[in-house]
Amino acid sequence: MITEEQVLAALRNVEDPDLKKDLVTLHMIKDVKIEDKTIGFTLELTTPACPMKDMLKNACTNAIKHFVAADAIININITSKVTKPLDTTQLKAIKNIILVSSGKGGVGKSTVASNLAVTLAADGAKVGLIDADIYGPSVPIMFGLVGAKPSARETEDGKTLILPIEKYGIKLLSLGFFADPDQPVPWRGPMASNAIKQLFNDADWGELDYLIVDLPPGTGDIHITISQSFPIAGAVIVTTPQQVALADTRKGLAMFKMPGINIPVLGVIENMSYFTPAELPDNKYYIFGKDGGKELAEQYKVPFLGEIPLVQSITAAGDNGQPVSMDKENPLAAAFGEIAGKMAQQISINNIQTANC
Ligand SMILES: Nc1ncnc2c1ncn2[C@@H]1O[C@H](COP(=O)(O)OP(=O)(O)OP(=O)(O)O)[C@@H](O)[C@H]1O
Repeated sequence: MITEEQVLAALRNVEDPDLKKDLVTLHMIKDVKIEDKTIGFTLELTTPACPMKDMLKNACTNAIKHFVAADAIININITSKVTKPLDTTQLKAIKNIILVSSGKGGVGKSTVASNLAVTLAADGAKVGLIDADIYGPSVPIMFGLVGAKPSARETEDGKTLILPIEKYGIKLLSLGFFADPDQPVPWRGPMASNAIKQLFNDADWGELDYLIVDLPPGTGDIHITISQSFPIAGAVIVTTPQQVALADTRKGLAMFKMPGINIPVLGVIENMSYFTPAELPDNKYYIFGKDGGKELAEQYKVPFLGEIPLVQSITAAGDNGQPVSMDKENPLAAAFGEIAGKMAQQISINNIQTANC
């Protein structure tokens, strides 16, 4: 007769390679049910985007077969409960705020932010996206929402809350929803900072696992306002491989590490890394240089999250209001899937490490 204790003892041999503890100690094993030789339990991961799902599932199966019964029938149900940083006095229902930044304009920051949001939502996470790009909010275009205006609702205590617009399962707010699309002057100074704070504080986000923030390019007031006003899980930095972009990316990285800001850098994403012509799908042409983003990440001892090729379908999809990863057949969906997984994994590692301090 197999007992729950035997199953848990076997699973104590399975370690989460990132969190460096066994699954039982990490409280990731739930609802163990045993009926004769059939063993069922739930494996609760720290993110639905976990890249190690299959690996952990296999390791659990092997451990039970090895330590408990070689002929056991094992049914593992995988769920997730997204972790959050400890400091969440404000915005309690938002678990992780992720900043997407770039040292330079035009490197594909908004494209990356939108596709990460779509990918995490497709994995089953509750996702919000704030477009805080004061110079040219592009989320309305990328989600087919040009001219859209969010509505508002009154709370019981008389406060007015903005209702984010929901598209493709993501809750969205953009500075672009509050300005004339042809407005020639970008949002300025304190007005911009106040407007951004309102997008966080005065909106009805409900519960979110991840709130992705598309920052303006460079380093400026908005970065400081957001970093100092809200608990941030981490920042990702988007760069292209050219030396000019990498030089600005260094400044962006250095800003997040400054003592007054001190935000964990979740990693570097290199966009437009290489070009692959449609007629030669196996050829990669590194037209702007190779491995610049990877080397930069190594130099600053932050993770390298991945490369995204230069592909025309990205622009076409973005301009048509459907981020490219919505099309699961497009190879870019896999590229963004891998990057989103690594990013979510990094957040889980940071959150668990702080919880253990
Ligand atoms: N990998 C890619 N392949 C092809 N085109 C791309 C790629 N990434 C982004 N683009 C295109 O480059 C343009 C700029 O991208 P995007 O708006 O995402 O950049 P950004 O860094 O957010 O710019 P900004 O500084 O204006 O905020 C868009 O037309 C987008 O479709």
